[in-house]
Amino acid sequence: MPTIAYFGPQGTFTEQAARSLARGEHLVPADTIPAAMRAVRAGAADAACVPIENSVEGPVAATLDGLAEDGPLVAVTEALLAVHFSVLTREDAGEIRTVASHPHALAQVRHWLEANLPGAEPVATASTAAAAVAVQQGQYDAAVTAPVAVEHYPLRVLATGVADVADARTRFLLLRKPGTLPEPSGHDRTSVVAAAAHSTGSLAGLLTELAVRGINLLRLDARPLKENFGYYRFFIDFEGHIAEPRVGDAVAALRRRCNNVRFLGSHPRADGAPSAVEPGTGNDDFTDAADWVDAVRRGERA
Ligand SMILES: O=C(O)C(=O)Cc1ccccc1
Repeated sequence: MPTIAYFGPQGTFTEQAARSLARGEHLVPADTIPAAMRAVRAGAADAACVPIENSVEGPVAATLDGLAEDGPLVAVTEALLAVHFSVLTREDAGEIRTVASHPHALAQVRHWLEANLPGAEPVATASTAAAAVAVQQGQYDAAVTAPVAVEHYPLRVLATGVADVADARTRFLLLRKPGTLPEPSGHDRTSVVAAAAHSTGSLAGLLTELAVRGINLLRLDARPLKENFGYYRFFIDFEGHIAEPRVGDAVAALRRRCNNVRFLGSHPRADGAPSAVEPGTGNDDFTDAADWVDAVRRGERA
């Protein structure tokens, strides 16, 4: 049976996202984001479900680095989850001195912790569900978790619906080895990563290739190249699907400017927002113009 490796253990937000994206596949937890990606690269899983960004803390660095390094993986679909947290303790909990969770979760409940558990020390764990396991084992006093975690770990619910930002959301990707791309839907996201040259205007040059084709930018993140201090790779998401003439033309231009561009996927956006198209930059405009140039070359038109 096909499998999806998700960033676990059981009871993470990512498991919830994987359930919403699964089409009958078997879900298998992986302890870390790199481990979920490794499972796909090694052929032990058919797909990996991982978080990519959230509306409060921004990008998930482990996912970005994992997409740029090692064998290529492409996103084939995405899920957007509203994120609010539960705070769990042991039944016999006394004073709460430590509160454990994934760093992105701690960052999203900072004000709540200051107001409700002042003096409790925040401790980072690999995931929200790993924090629940650690509380169960007596390592920490409280865990900030996904609401479903209490169904997996026998802990007491101290609070639910905890969130400093009411409408916080996290976006998750389903990654596969390169293969057949999803069909264009009219509301797609295309993602690439490129290490722009360390020279004046090189990033502006990449972005200009999108701008002159009327392609709307959705996200721009930088991550350090690690082995080269002061050098970065840029993750660029924009509207549209690589199968569209306007987007294919833009991706080819990025490749011309930067031969280390890696394609990270074209897939429907979870929010369903249609691509904006400026006058003169529609797919018909691109194909009509290319047809006209062909006819001119054949000497049939001028
Ligand atoms: O640790 C989890 O449950 C995850 O899936 C990562 C995460 C952490 C905080 C908010 C959303 C996702």
